[in-house]
Amino acid sequence: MAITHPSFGTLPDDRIIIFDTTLRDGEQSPGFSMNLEEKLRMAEALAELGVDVMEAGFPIASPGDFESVLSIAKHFAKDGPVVCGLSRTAPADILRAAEAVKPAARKRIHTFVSTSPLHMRVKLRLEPEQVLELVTSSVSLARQHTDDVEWSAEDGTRTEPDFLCRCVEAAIKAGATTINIPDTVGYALPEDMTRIFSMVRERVPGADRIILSAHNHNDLGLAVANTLAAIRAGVRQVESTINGIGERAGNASLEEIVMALRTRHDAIPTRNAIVTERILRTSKLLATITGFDVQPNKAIVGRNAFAHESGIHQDGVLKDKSTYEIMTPESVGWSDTSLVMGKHSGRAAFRDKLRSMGYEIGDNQLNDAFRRFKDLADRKKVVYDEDIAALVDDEVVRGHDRIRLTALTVATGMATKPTASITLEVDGQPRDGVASGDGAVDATFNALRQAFPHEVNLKLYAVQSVTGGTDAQARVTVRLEEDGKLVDGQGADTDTIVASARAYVHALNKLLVKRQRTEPPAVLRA
Ligand SMILES: CC(=O)SCCNC(=O)CCNC(=O)[C@H](O)C(C)(C)COP(=O)(O)OP(=O)(O)OC[C@H]1O[C@@H](n2cnc3c(N)ncnc32)[C@H](O)[C@@H]1OP(=O)(O)O
Ligand SMILES: CC(C)C(=O)C(=O)O
Repeated sequence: MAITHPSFGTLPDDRIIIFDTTLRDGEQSPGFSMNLEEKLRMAEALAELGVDVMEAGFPIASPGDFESVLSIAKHFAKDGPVVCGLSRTAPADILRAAEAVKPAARKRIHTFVSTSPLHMRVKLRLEPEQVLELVTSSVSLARQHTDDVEWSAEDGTRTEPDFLCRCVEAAIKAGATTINIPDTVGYALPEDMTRIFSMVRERVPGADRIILSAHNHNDLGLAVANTLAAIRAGVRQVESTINGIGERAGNASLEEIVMALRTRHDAIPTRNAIVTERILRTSKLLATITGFDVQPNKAIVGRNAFAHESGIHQDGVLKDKSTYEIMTPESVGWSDTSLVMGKHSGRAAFRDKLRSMGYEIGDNQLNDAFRRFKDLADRKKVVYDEDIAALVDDEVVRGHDRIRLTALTVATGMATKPTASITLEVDGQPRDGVASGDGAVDATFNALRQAFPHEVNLKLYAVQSVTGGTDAQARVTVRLEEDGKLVDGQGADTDTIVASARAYVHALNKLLVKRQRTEPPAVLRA
């Protein structure tokens, strides 16, 4: 039956709403927190990808989270996806979420409470009847601030069926327009999805007038399978994240759900608004921002997802790609050929290449990225799309940096104490530092501390290779800690030491932004 929804109007029967929670549940992955600029960049990418609803954060969680949701809501003040803020049942939570999403053209408050016996008894220390009252009061209050209200039964899949139906009924009566039944701990099997959603549709009055939603976690590796089962059982909204990031083992991965729906349209005939060709670049942007690459064998976006290594497969693919490819690489944003650009390429080709990869960047960023591309092409035999993506993302995340790395020289060898000399530009002023250390990276970081004196703890230093080969670009992640505040920085370069310095400087810039949020300094703290 066609559903009329305050944000979407009358929804065709086969239309699936894609709800993205990369910026909220995704950000709950340890080490994945993003700052305001990164969240805004990601929000723009998600809108371009075509998500219907963007859960931008949990506004009561911190001033930073509130500010991020508010900024994203302002960004989509004229049009764009529905901007959603999460809240518990407390009025203060709901009012904070309402304030944060208010500027958005289309806004949603998502309020939740646990309904399983275990969570109610141990975590909330409430009786079921008290929880039921909270369902009604929270949804009613949220409805005073927007017509688009989602209610979630946390730990819904471990909830006693009769009680679940009573809660859903109360939420609908109070005005919820979307009802989400999450598999919070990733415990369910596909047949549980069928049972639970069929039951709610059959037993709860009004369930045919609202959107049912699934939100599955991946503790048993079943999140996507469960989501597809939920759709077959009548769910019209699916909650997911880019690269499947999220609490513990993560959430259902958006790209896997969308491509399963597209590839198996014969079995699950539905539609959605995702521009699948933008999937890869959105995935890569998230990896650059968070510093966590997806594993090579990750479906759709992993480096090996369309790579054929063995002879029999290669023979088949050369004869006809469909022998071993169930979707085309181009349909999710991979280029047909991975070797594309070299040192003889010009700016026009570079801009064209970026466009074909889905990048729209300003002239200044393009010029900076082009300079780095030329430099890279001089040093590297083959420049792959992945190299260009790493380089451009690196440039984009550096947009507002106060500290810039302008020069670095390192002397090292078996019989020499490694020494680094570095030049930074801090708020436009040059600063130099020279230091030695236990190895080239240590010397570089010491020189950096001399050029820009500061005291922080280095919590993580990790190097990954963007592509294969000894001339591959290194992508370095550096995690710094200051007064309990953690920041991650990323840097990419063919030279691991330069990539390390870039990553450290990136992290320092993020730290300066964090400091500004918690204290009122105009001066850099040494
Ligand atoms: C399944 C999910 O993903 S839910 C979202 C999870 N995400 C997060 O928790 C990230 C953001 N969280 C935070 O920043 C903090 O936990 C805050 C700001 C929300 C709360 O911080 P604190 O006030 O210090 O509480 P704390 O985190 O220690 O405990 C959570 C409290 O919320 C209560 N609570 C949990 N869920 C709900 C709910 N839906 N409605 C009302 N209260 C709830 C708990 O019972 C507990 O209350 P208690 O302190 O009276 O025992
Ligand atoms: C808040 C809800 C939707 C959640 O994240 C979960 O239950 O996993």
